[in-house]
Amino acid sequence: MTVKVIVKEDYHEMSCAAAHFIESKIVEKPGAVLGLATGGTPLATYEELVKGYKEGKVSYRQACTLNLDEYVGLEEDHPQSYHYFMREKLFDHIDIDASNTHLPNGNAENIDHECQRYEGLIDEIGPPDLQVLGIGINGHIGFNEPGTSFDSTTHVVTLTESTRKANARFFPTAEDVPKHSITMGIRSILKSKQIILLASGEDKAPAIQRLLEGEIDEEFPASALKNHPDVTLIVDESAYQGVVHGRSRSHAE
Ligand SMILES: O=P(O)(O)OC[C@H]1O[C@](O)(CO)[C@@H](O)[C@@H]1O
Repeated sequence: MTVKVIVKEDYHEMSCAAAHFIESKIVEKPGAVLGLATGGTPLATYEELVKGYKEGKVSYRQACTLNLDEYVGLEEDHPQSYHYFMREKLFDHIDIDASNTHLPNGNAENIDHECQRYEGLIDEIGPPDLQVLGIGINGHIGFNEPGTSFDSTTHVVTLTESTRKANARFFPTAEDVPKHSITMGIRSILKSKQIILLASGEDKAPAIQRLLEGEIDEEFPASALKNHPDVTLIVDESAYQGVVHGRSRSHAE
């Protein structure tokens, strides 16, 4: 299946395009289920959503959200937890009902049961009408590291050193980055009806090139997206710079 690609000039334009995509989904279906991601990439997208909400463009009163992942062992109120991130960056600033926002509980007593509960929730209230994804420099989506089975559902992962290093910027010291997280699996992610993957900056260029030009391979988790019927990459010029063949196609906007 062909992955659609929208190339924007810079991070700001990419974020506006992503926010527009999400807002259009909510306008089309006010009770939509949104699959949401954390990390640095969607930050300005969430800012744009908050702005759009404050301008009265959309209401999230009927919407539901399902986040991709959460660190194991951090309290919900820990400033680096994804629960906290989502409240601080988005949920506290729009009219979504807090009880309609869902993330895995990284502090559950029985983590395996929590994984099963969360996968059940995806099936019960989902699957997402629209899933937002970022991509790691090694091609991870959610916290699905290279080598993760494409058949995986919500599970616990041991984070690779490269991912812990990449995420150390959000923690006081690199040592503070948790070693495990709960993440939707690849199969869980592919249940979504529509997916947008955002990428910005030259660090992501090799991953975007490999995604568009490489093989489908469990060693590169994002390549599983090629098995999905409705995926759109929204990238900026610097993340797209490595793509050679795409230049002659008409998929850049
Ligand atoms: O957007 P960033 O911060 O580059 O992160 C990319 C990806 O890595 C993660 O933060 C996990 O390490 C994902 O949540 C995210 O999609």
